Amino acid sequence: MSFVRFENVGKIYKSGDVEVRALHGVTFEIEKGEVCVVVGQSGAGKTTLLNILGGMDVLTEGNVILDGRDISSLSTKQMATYRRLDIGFVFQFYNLIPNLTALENVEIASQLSKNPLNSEKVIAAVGLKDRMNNFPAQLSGGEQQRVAIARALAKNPKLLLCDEPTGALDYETGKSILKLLQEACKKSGMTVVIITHNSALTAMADRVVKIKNGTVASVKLNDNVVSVEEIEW
Ligand SMILES: Nc1ncnc2c1ncn2[C@@H]1O[C@H](COP(=O)(O)OP(=O)(O)OP(=O)(O)O)[C@@H](O)[C@H]1O
Repeated sequence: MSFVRFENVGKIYKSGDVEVRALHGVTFEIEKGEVCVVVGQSGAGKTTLLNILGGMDVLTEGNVILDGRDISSLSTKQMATYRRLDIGFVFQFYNLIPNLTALENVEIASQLSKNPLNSEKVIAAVGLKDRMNNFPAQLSGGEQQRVAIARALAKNPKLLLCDEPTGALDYETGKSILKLLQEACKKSGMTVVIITHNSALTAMADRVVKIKNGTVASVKLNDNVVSVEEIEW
């Protein structure tokens, strides 16, 4: 069975009398150790999909299975544990704690985990050995995103979820962040899901899920995965 499975997933947001159907009939799979890029235009439903997979939102129809466990049937409390132990998040805006150093930001996350990696080693692995005692405000955007990635990786999660991870970065810095994610995936066997509106990024993915109007337009396996340096957009 696949590591991640979406089975006929639907999501309707209700506010008052207004209903928005953000996802419907979404079915796809991701194998362990893959980089999966979920691509689609603004409003297509990418963030909704990622939030459901990360246990930050609940679906209204269907099932989501991660590593043999049906996460769509978890209680609120089980969902909190799932977010804490199983998922690493990387967002567009790094969401670091401003009054903690880079290292402390990583340590605080690893303390939540049952089986964390060594924080200093992970910080070194993202290229910030010499900056680990700096506060976020003393780091560039790209460096802050590296800290955010280190924070997510140090938890040693089952799944790393990234929502437009380069959205706030310039071209070259964005590329170096994607390279880091691709390498982290290949070295550690971590399964990584990246959502983006930038279809050029599909070239770095093992699997590409295209979302259109809340539904899956296509799922493609990439038999010619390109390293990030070779991609241009
Ligand atoms: N909390 C919410 N309440 C009501 N509607 C919502 C909510 N969140 C998202 N939507 C709607 O669901 C649809 C899908 O939104 P979603 O944010 O998942 O798209 P997206 O592909 O991530 O877009 P973007 O790239 O602009 O972030 C949109 O029509 C959006 O307006």
